[in-house]
Amino acid sequence: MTMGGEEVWSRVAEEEDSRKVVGWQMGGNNSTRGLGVFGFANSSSLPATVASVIDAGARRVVEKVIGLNMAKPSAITADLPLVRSPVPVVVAAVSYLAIVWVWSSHIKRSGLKPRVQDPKWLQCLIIAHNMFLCCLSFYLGLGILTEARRHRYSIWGNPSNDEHVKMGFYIYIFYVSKLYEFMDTVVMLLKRNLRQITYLHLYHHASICCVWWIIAHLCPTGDAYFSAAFNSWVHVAMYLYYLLAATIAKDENCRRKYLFWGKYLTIIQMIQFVAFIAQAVYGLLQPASYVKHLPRMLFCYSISLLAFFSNFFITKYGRSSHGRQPKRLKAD
Ligand SMILES: CC(C)(COP(=O)(O)OP(=O)(O)OC[C@H]1O[C@@H](n2cnc3c(N)ncnc32)[C@H](O)[C@@H]1OP(=O)(O)O)[C@@H](O)C(=O)NCCC(=O)NCCSC(=O)CC(=O)O
Repeated sequence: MTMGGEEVWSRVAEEEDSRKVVGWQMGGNNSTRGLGVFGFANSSSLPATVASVIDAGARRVVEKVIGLNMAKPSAITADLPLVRSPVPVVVAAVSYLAIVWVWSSHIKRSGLKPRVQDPKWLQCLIIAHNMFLCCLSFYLGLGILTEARRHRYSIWGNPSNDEHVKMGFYIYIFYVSKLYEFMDTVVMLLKRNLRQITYLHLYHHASICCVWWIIAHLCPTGDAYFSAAFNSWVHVAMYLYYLLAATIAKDENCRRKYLFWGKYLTIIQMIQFVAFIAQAVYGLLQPASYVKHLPRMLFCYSISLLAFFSNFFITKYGRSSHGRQPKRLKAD
């Protein structure tokens, strides 16, 4: 590879110029902006080349497949870490899938069974993780609704507005929390609970951070408030459930007594996706209300999650299932 990092950036920038895309110029000193997060910008030409290919590819997908205009990033989040470029989030999602695949294959190959009793350090880690996410979700749910009220948002149909800085900040934290939620899978792997690592789980975790990168990058205010607030409140309940599950005894009686409401939690999660679908339909019928073409993506994405969750619900709680778990990775 003979081409230097800066030349590659310049070439991508020229390509972008030719397409009249000026949102993120990668030439000269700006090349460190997206990659500085990893600390390898300008250090070698290969990572820079790979990163430029990922950057250009991800932007092209967002523009051509979803139809969004990447030339207009939000001024609120433009300079915040992990937002300027899609490279960090794409690398994080792909690395996440690769690590989970290698780790779960190792568990399977070694014949390791789920832990009967978690060691103290793991119990503490799980409790701290769930308490942190429960509190963070509460903070975000409350903060987002307070901001929505302050700016007199309607339920749907609020255009993105770069003057709503605090709302943009909350949505940014919400996006970063989606990357932190990879820890859920780490918990499952440490517990060797391969039954929990389903296609639903992997699809959800690897994709949701990319979806929220798009929103944090382009339009972290306006209608984004609705799904962020709804999901935050659902996550308050979900991490309370997991916190309880991690602290009570493992026997069936105890589970039936304290975790019976897991079924209703899954129903609330499905209602959440139905609400997102309804919001997307509203956005499609009122194209000027939020960001053009974004409702189309939200519609397809929410349908896919609703389908996964319906399958999860039927498999786990269906009459004849007797507590069966949804389909897992082949590795286990
Ligand atoms: C009831 C649910 C919330 C959870 O379903 P599960 O099948 O995972 O529930 P379960 O009863 O087996 O969970 C109990 C086990 O989880 C362990 N556990 C504790 N904390 C955890 C954590 N943070 N992440 C993962 N597992 C955890 C407990 O120690 C216990 O282990 P042990 O059994 O060994 O004692 C469900 O509605 C759901 O979300 N199902 C999808 C599964 C999933 O991947 N969810 C998270 C991402 S989806 C999402 O987040 C959607 C959304 O945005 O709304």
